[in-house]
Amino acid sequence: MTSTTYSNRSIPRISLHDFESRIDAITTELVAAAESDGFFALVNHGISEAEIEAQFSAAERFFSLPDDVKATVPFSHRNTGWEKQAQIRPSTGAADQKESYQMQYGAAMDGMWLSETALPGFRDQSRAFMRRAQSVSEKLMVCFARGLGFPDDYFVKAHDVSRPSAQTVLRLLHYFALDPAVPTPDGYYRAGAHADWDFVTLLFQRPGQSGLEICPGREVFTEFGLGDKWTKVEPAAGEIVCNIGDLLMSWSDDRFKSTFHRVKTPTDPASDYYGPRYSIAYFNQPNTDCEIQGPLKKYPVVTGSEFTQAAMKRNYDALQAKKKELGNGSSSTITTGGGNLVAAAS
Ligand SMILES: O=C(O)CCC(=O)C(=O)O
Ligand SMILES: [Fe+2]
Repeated sequence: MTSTTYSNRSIPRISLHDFESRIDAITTELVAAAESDGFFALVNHGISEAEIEAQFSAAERFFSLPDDVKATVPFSHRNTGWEKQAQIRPSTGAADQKESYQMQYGAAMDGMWLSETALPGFRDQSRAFMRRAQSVSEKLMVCFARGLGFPDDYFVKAHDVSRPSAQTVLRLLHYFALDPAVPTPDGYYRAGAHADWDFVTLLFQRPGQSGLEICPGREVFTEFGLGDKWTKVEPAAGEIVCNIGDLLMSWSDDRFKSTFHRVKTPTDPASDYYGPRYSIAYFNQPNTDCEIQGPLKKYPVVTGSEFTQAAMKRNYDALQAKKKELGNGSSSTITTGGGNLVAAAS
């Protein structure tokens, strides 16, 4: 395996305390972070450590169920449900070694919850957590709207989770523990490098369960283009790591950066984390019928559903190109892109 080059930078920590009275200062900080690395950590955001840990406990309860039970709520084209080792990233051409379960607000969850008998309290817990993540997201949306010269409620209205056209996703993730005494096989990836294609992602991590790395330096949202210099983002108790997704990069005419990131595959017992990793991502997705165009009109107007389709196609095409490069011409039935699993035309 090739070794990794690291840079010593760190991402900004931004406090949301006294949000209403400090909104101008917070907006300045958020915009600066969005324009540079596209990643920042939120503190004093209003979600307590206990609330975050309660959702991690729910995730652990879900993932510890037998696979045949989880397989009764399988991942589908509606972008909800459970998958295991099924997300192939265009950057690697190999499936991430993890399992994940995605939830949404609307009809895409019909039939996708496990029963109360199988998992008591899980649905209520997860729905309540989604609301908490939504309220933090909406604060970011107001600031980004101000930063781009839109009305305050412009992005909030385009991500209205009370409407049936909502596509926002809460994703629970579980990366499997590896044995440090056994060399990690070539082609083993926890989460291959990718950019998310949502508006902004909120990522919750558990202290000690390291692995997230970012690679700033992307110029236009329509291109991939991986660098090779990585920055570690260590989990800290109570912090929410946020990253700009391709949607906001496009909506800001490429001013705000959607940055590549990955979960490092442990290969060095002296420095890497081999234990299980649980993480929780909240992907702010646009309503299918909203209209997307930046203030400078760099890109043509598209709807929320057109944007998603185009993102899927870009990832699908990149995956096919990667497979060709790897000499594996067969196409997979599930391919994925950005932060979200999506089913691609196969
Ligand atoms: O598990 C993580 O920390 C990263 C997950 C991620 O980047 C994604 O699902 O898009
Ligand atoms: Fe991601």
